[in-house]
Amino acid sequence: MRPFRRLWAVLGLASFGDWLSLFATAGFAQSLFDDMAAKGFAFSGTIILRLFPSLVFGPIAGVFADRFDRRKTMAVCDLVRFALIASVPTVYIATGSVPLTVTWLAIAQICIEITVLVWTPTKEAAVPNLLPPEKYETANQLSLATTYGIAPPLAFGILAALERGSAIWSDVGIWAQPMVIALYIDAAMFLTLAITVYFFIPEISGRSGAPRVKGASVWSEFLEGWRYVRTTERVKGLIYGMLGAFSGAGILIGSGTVYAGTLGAGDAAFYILAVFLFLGLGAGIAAGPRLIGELSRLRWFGMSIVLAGAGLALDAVAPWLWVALLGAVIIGLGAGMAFLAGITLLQKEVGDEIRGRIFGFIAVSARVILMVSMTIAAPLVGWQAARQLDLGVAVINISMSRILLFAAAALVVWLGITAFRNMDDKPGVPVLADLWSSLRGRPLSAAVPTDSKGYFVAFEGGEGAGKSTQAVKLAAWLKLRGYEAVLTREPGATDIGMRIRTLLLDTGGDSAPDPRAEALLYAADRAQHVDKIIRPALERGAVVVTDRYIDSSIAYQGSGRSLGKGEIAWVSAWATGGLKPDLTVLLDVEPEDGLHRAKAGGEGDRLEQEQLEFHQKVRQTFLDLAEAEPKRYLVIPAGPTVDEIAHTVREAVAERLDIRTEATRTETAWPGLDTDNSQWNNVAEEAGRP
Ligand SMILES: Nc1ncnc2c1ncn2[C@@H]1O[C@H](COP(=O)(O)OP(=O)(O)OP(=O)(O)O)[C@@H](O)[C@H]1O
Ligand SMILES: Cc1cn([C@H]2C[C@H](O)[C@@H](COP(=O)(O)O)O2)c(=O)[nH]c1=O
Repeated sequence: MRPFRRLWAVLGLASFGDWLSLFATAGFAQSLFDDMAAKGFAFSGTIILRLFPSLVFGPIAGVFADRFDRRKTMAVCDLVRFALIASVPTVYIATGSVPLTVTWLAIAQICIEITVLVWTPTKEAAVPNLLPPEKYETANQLSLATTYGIAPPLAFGILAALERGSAIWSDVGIWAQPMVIALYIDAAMFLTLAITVYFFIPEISGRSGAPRVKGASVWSEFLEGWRYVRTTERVKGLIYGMLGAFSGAGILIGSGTVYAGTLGAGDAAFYILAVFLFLGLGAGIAAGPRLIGELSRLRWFGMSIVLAGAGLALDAVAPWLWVALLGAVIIGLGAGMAFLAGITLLQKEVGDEIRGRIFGFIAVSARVILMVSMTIAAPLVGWQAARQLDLGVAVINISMSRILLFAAAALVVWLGITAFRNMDDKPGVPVLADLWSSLRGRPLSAAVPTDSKGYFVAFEGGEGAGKSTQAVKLAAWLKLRGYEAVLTREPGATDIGMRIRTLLLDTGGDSAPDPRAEALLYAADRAQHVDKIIRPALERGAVVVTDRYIDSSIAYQGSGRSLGKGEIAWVSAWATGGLKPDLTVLLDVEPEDGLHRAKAGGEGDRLEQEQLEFHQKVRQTFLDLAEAEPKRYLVIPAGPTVDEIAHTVREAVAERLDIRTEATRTETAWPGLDTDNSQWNNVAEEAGRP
């Protein structure tokens, strides 16, 4: 951790130095001219010059990070920056020539940017080697906060202080001009960085990936980086997502000033929007991970991009400034979280030997996409006169800038969804339920992959509803139709389950389990049941018929015992690895009638002895579960006879089996039908056994 702390200090100083050098050189260039227009041109020209090297040199800059010793590469880059930054004011002081100084400044700017292009991916590639993977996210939070939250205000603060202070020492000489001093301070800082990196963080030299192939050309290494991006699905998804977010940002910046005008909130609107955007960005980076807790980072990445797109869409239609500000915060939140998640995932996914090229590729593509989308958006915004849409409550000015924002929103949402689909590590787990559970501290677990060729039917209902009777009948009928039918039940289908059943349902003694213990015992029985009986049977292609499953826990423990339906559903989903029945047959009976049937004059087990009110809550919960998912449930009221109900169940199962499953027809022996022979014979006759 100590090397990382040093690297983090280096990173903080370097980003401070970068901001300072960018604005000090621009300010210095400006100070060389008296004419206002020339001043403006000098300032923006100096900044624009910085963008060109990305296009030419950017694509291969990352190769350096993978090719050479990273510590030496960083130290050399820092030394070069020291020399270049110090040379700019020195040339002016030594020659006093404005044309010469401007020419040298332009050359120096390009060279400085080249060193930044090499330094940045080198640093990004080095960080994962100094930390355990579980610390990457926090480290990225720290470095992003330093780069965008602490370094810029500090740099601007120093520049402002020097400008103000120069009034006191203005007559001392050229060397005491504020921007000259700023450039010398900046140069000194890069010298310090070079020394620190070279002598005090030797760990940066360490490598963890496969050794580099000696003799490979820069070009072939560059192409290898490209191939890696194209052929590695997750990395491709990450990069597309991040670049999509940058294109949205470019369109937002390019159309920002004109868009701000459509809000009718004065000239300051653009700057206020920018402030809110950055506030959202900071909040997303600082608080995002804590907010989403254990949510899958792969899912979080795609969701964050979609959130940023939603913010853009909101801005596109915002009729008032406050709505637009809300949109800006949402864009910032989404972009900040996507950026953090994206970088952290890339550090984990990409091997050390190629990491520099990948980060170099992202840095360059981001710049290019930002520039291209800004350049396209800027002239387009003024293309057509604005029209007005009167909504009654508000009038929206539909300008080209809003249309562009909407197009950007659509693009970003699409890329977010595509990235989500390509990278989802919890297929089958509902997205919103997973997000909601994660916000509450309990992400849903990914379903355990089951190669199910079979079909899974569960019978549910209150006491005495007729579940056991119907389960036996269905299993026997299926068997006679040639299916391998596995008849099973909860609790107590396995050896461990039988022991748990005794603990749960025995009425003797005063050792009844506490409600939470009871819930966990049912979950434990179910985990064993699924693992030992249900899942293997489904994988063989059998039809599994179970007498009770998850819904019983939700109804009895979640509702009857008031432990919370959501909590119990979550525990059960975890215990079963997310395995749900294909069909749940709910036999609905009035609790009084069912209990009467079940007890058959006896005392009944521990749960059957509960109050009527308990059983009424249980019944209602079963009905609610069925209502929420009508396609997966068949609800049969208690009225009809045993045979009539059996007929309805068979019809439903037959229809679904033919259409939806590959359940195999076999002539194997009856597997574990634990019922008496008379019942079996009756069913066999009914089923038309030859
Ligand atoms: N449709 C029906 N009409 C009348 N009696 C029925 C009907 N279905 C089942 N029974 C009878 O009700 C009693 C309980 O049936 P069964 O054991 O199948 O119910 P269950 O839902 O499995 O009960 P438990 O929840 O106690 O396990 C049995 O005596 C059975 O014969
Ligand atoms: C699976 C399951 C069951 N129960 C209760 C419901 C019944 O009272 C008994 C099981 O008895 P049965 O005669 O075998 O139906 O256990 C429960 O409370 N929670 C559950 O998850």
